[in-house]
Amino acid sequence: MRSAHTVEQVRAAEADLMARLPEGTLMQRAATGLAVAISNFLGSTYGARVVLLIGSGDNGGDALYAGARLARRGAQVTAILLSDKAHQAGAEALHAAGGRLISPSDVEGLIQGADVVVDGIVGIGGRPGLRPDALAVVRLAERFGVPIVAVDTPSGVDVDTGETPEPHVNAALTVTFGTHKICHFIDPAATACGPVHLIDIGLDLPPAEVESLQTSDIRRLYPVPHGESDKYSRGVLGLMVGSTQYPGAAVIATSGALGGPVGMVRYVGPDAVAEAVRAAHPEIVAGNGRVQAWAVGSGLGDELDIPRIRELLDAEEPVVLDADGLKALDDSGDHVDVLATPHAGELARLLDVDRATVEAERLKHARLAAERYDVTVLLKGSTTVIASPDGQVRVNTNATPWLATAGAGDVLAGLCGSLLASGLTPLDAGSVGAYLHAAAANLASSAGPITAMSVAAALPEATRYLLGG
Ligand SMILES: NC(=O)C1=CN([C@@H]2O[C@H](COP(=O)(O)OP(=O)(O)OC[C@H]3O[C@@H](n4cnc5c(N)ncnc54)[C@H](OP(=O)(O)O)[C@@H]3O)[C@@H](O)[C@H]2O)[C@@H](O)CC1
Ligand SMILES: Nc1ncnc2c1ncn2[C@@H]1O[C@H](COP(=O)(O)OP(=O)(O)O)[C@@H](O)[C@H]1O
Ligand SMILES: [K+]
Repeated sequence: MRSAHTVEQVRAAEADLMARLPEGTLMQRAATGLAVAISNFLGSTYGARVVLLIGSGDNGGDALYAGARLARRGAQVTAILLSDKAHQAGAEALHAAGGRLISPSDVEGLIQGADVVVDGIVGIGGRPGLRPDALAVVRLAERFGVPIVAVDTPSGVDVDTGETPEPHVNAALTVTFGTHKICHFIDPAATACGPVHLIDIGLDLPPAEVESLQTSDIRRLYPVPHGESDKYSRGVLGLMVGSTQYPGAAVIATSGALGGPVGMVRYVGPDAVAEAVRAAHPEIVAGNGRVQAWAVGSGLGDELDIPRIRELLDAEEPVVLDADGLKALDDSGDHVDVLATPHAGELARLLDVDRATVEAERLKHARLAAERYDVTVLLKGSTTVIASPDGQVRVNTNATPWLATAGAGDVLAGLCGSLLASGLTPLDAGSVGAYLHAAAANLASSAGPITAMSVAAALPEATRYLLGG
């Protein structure tokens, strides 16, 4: 599991550790890791032209000490001081190592000739946005295509929410310390981080605010059948998806479900659609029967039957509620065994806000809906946020943008239903489902176009690979 902590949690853990270590130890650990990461990023340090952007706090201190290390290994290091309060000991160390310290005027040529710009403007002490001097230098780096390595966080993003209401750095690499911060996991800030490299500095941290599953978690959580399993004990999923208007949704969601761990899939819907599903997937059983979970809502269109869906929501079996089915959700019931899977537009309707607001503040709105409707919310998009009504949050950041293709959401609904029917909780089903969905998309895509059906078809192989088979 990768963990992201809040600034407050990081500060508390830092204070606790600093009280037990000689002064400056943590910054030296951070700066050493940062210097190695920049060196690896550059490929070769000797003669490399490194420009440091230095703000008023310890984030700049990290950059200055790392710069001193790079200067001692032959890099030409120049620090642009964006504040007259720059970290003094760090500035002295850089000077002693042969680096230059300058003010932010007349730096166009310097930036143009740089191999890398290091963003030590602000880290966890920063407020969103960039001040004019910083913004001007960052824009120069963008104009000349010079890659930026961000220290701890890309300056200007909102560290605790992943929101980017103001101008910010877009990094080619972010080097962070101790633990991930929320901005590393949640878009739009996550995209501004680029790949994130974590340096261990020995912090002792409390449970994380936001988590992100890794392969080892998939192995731990995936319901693998054993010798005594049969198709019923593996779980039976009922699918109430697709319509005569959108028969494809039924076929696609069924593909997603069959690519998951479930032992059997029952399809409930119009005869003509059931025929289409059976033609594509002879394994399915058409008609009602006992199930361990339902996946409901994808592609129901005009044939949406809200009272019928409400019956399912009130019944004992857990439910994945997708697309049109989300219209059946009301905020009066106890729905803790429901996994709702809206995209930003659908979540916006549930919360009566506009889509852009949800996209800009994803964590906040996923949490808000989980609380208001008492469901686990899986908010789809470039990073997928899964928020449970008890306040737990997981994020999936693995997906390729090629996954933004019609029907991909139907695959996810079927897959999550399959995981739910196999006994996972809504939070586990949503987070394992999002991870496998992304893994299958990456496998099917290899950096090229994909269809929803090709994502579903890649699920077994992606799962086999992740389970170590
Ligand atoms: N915690 C840890 O475990 C470790 C932390 N470490 C490092 O310390 C970093 C945190 O350092 P920090 O606390 O000194 O804050 P930091 O981010 O440098 O900002 C400071 C000042 O910037 C200003 N400012 C605010 N917003 C701004 C803006 N938009 N644009 C421009 N300026 C802005 C504001 O001051 P003002 O100018 O308003 O007086 C604010 O007080 C952390 O990210 C990591 O790199 C590691 O060394 C070791 C382990
Ligand atoms: N930019 C993106 N990068 C990665 N994944 C994305 C991106 N945009 C959308 N996705 C994923 O693609 C799927 C689209 O689902 P959805 O919006 O329901 O589409 P549809 O209704 O056509 O099936 C979701 O799993 C979502 O997380
Ligand atoms: K930074």
